[in-house]
Amino acid sequence: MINDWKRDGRRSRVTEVNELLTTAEMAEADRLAIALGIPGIELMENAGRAVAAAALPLARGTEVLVMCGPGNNGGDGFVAARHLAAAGRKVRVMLLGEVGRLRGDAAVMAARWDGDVHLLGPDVPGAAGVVVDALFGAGLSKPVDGAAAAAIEAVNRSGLPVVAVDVPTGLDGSSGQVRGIAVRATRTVTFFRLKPGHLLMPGRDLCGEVRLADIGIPGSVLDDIRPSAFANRREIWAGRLCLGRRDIHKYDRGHVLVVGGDQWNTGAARLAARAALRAGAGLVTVASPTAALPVYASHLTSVMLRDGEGVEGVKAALADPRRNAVVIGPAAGVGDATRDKVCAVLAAGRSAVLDADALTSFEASPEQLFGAILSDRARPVVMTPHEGEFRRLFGSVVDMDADKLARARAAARLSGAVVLLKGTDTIVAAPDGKAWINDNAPEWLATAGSGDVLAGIVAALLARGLPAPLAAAAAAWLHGAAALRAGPGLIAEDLPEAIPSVLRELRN
Ligand SMILES: NC(=O)C1=CN([C@@H]2O[C@H](COP(=O)(O)OP(=O)(O)OC[C@H]3O[C@@H](n4cnc5c(N)ncnc54)[C@H](OP(=O)(O)O)[C@@H]3O)[C@@H](O)[C@H]2O)[C@@H](O)CC1
Ligand SMILES: [K+]
Repeated sequence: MINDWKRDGRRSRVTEVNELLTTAEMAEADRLAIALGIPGIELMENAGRAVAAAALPLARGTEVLVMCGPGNNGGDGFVAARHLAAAGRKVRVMLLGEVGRLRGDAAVMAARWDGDVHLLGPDVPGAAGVVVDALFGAGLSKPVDGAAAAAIEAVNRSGLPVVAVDVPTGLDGSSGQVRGIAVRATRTVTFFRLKPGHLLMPGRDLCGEVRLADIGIPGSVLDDIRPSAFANRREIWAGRLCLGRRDIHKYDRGHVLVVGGDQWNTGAARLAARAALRAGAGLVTVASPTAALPVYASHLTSVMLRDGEGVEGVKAALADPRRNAVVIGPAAGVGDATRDKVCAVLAAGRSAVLDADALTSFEASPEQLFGAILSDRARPVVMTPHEGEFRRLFGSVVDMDADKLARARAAARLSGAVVLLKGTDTIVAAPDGKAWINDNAPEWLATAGSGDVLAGIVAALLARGLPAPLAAAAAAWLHGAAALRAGPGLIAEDLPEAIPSVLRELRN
């Protein structure tokens, strides 16, 4: 859970705190701030003070163990130790390495600590009741091993509350991946802006509650850094949903066409269609194979129905130019027929959401799909794979060992589509490299049909004219928020019905 979002008084854009900085970008922010005349020692003092403030309430009447590393993360630890001691807490500082080897600001802060400094060894956590983890932060350069790894293992085993400085040691702030072993923190205090690793899994789980502290770095440094990753927050796209406008006709809100499956597989398209209506599409039509028409007809009310037999039927359904966004893939069937229909949809120039079987059908020929998408870059396309579908479509062209953010970005760049890679940490990646990380999905959202609903929401927002990356980001968030509303025990049918109350809250 993210809280304590602090606004930087010097800039007023609400989206600014959504920016996520890689560890390299954060080092650059540090460098630029110092170049602007803000002493590094002041930044470190502010950082360490914020850490102490986060640890204080956890350390009532117990000793605090501060584990310091050899770099500036350790420097923050020495500052925190000083403030905790000044607040009357018993503090034990353990250092990985020798004090004499510390350099720069960390050496200055170590000198300002007037207590003992013990060598980090096997007696961790000793008598401590709470631990401050200041071993490694943004400077993690290799897998954690040796004395640091042993200390982390002992702390994790102890079950003691841990306050991590910047990131839990062992967590790569840029990728969210563990290098060797990582601290499991109760609370993580980070500075200026979050990093992708605070939101990506498993990093998010290791951080516990994340607090963001303003340490005096001016927001203007971001003009030079130009971050390309963002936390998916409502401020980014809520203004584009036009929830307060009165002058809107149903045709202004777009017309979604859902390409439906056969008579034995109608549920997925019905879920997508219903979600598209609930998410604000003006009209929604399901185009179905002829034999399935009676099945759909017996289940649909406000959603319209028309014949969409074979590729010709889909083409005919696309002849009406008001049908401006298409969902294809949910329960469509894997094979030539679906491939042909996808190509017809893309050739028609409509906004398209490609999901499930529309993706898997191109497993053996991903370049055919990418070529069709790239032939018209002006036409918005969103792909919504889960990990399995992603692997099938992109496994031969994207480095599957890379972290999730990097994989989604590579897929978007290669395919020309916005890629919404589903999961607890859903990523929305645009072909230009920008990416949004979503973090509001509860675990009960992983249920049959949930992806069909998401595809319908994306299509509704495309139909309403949102740019594809924002449509995908907003849809991921609405989907998670609807699941939170519906609560545990959720089935996919509940999701569309929960959307109105989410929209009502956004409108207010
Ligand atoms: N940026 C900002 O605005 C501000 C940043 N601040 C703080 O600075 C932190 C970044 O500091 P940092 O760059 O000194 O890196 P840090 O994480 O201390 O580690 C570097 C040291 O650890 C070593 N080392 C690394 N991995 C290792 C391993 N697996 N096993 C063994 N050794 C390993 C590494 O060795 P080397 O790679 O050089 O061989 C080097 O000696 C940041 O997280 C935040 O807390 C704040 O003070 C306020 C302003
Ligand atoms: K740390």
